[in-house]
Amino acid sequence: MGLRLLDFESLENVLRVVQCTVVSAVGNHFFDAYVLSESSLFVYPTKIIIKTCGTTQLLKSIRPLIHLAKNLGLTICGCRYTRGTFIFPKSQPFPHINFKQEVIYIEENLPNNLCFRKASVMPSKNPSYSWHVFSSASDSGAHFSDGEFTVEVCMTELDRVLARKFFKTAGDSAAKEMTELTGIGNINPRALICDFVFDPCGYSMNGVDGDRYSTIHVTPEDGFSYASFEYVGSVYDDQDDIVETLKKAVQVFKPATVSVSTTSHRREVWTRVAHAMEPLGLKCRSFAMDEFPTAGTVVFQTFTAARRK
Ligand SMILES: C[S@@+](CC[C@H](N)C(=O)[O-])C[C@H]1O[C@@H](n2cnc3c(N)ncnc32)[C@H](O)[C@@H]1O
Repeated sequence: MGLRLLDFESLENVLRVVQCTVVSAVGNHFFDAYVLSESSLFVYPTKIIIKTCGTTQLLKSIRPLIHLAKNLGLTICGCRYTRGTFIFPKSQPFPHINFKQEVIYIEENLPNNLCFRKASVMPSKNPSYSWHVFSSASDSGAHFSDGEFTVEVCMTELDRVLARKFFKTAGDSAAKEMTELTGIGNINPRALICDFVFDPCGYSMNGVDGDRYSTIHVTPEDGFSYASFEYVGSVYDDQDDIVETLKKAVQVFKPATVSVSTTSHRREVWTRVAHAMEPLGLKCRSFAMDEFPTAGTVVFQTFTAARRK
């Protein structure tokens, strides 16, 4: 069970430092998935993924998590941090002042055995959309299961009519209804969904499908509307699955701008991203590629509605 043996109170203590709380949870044979007040937490036997937003202090979780893992007899062998460009950079508290400061903080808090380290800012044509990556490992080999990839999608300027569907209506079943009415439940019909609706608006969900997670977070307010979609797939799946999954997720929001980061050891993943976006009227405006220790190849692509520049 490894890290899944961590008791709930210990996880809550780590989240308190980060400044968020658990609002909903689900688990299966492979992992536990928590919806947080500020995104999501996934706990696997040998891996923890924590995703937060707003003015949380995500990097403050590094040290306590390493400590808790050590108490279970586990030594850290890899650490990866990714983020887009902050929408309100001046509101970010320490250690999230800027990427340089964040990297200094991460490096200070990681043990020396993680000696393969790399930090990079992957650009796009628009300075408002850059992808920041830090990756470190105790050896130069691959930690990713063979064929596994992660896709991280950031969407802004959501379609106004669709965004309105993420405002709360009365009733206990609001979250389930939102999942179905918006089409989110149809993105991966196999997934067990743990969803949560915020008051008066906002929506979060985690999908659990075997050993793979997916997650969606929606800020529907006009003027700064935003949705994120992240999921894990395998290159051994039907290649059309990647295209269809991405298409379905983006259609839920019909955003004006989309950025997609793929992390994988195989090429075919990022080539599929453009195949998913083009039929939706989204044109590729930038492409950046870089290699990271253990993470493999990260490709960052941005798209905007074809009628825009
Ligand atoms: C889905 S939640 C948090 C997820 C985060 N925005 C992300 O992208 O990962 C954000 C939305 O919920 C709304 N909201 C309402 N109450 C909230 C709370 N207590 N904490 C965080 N968000 C809240 C916000 O106004 C916003 O529309």
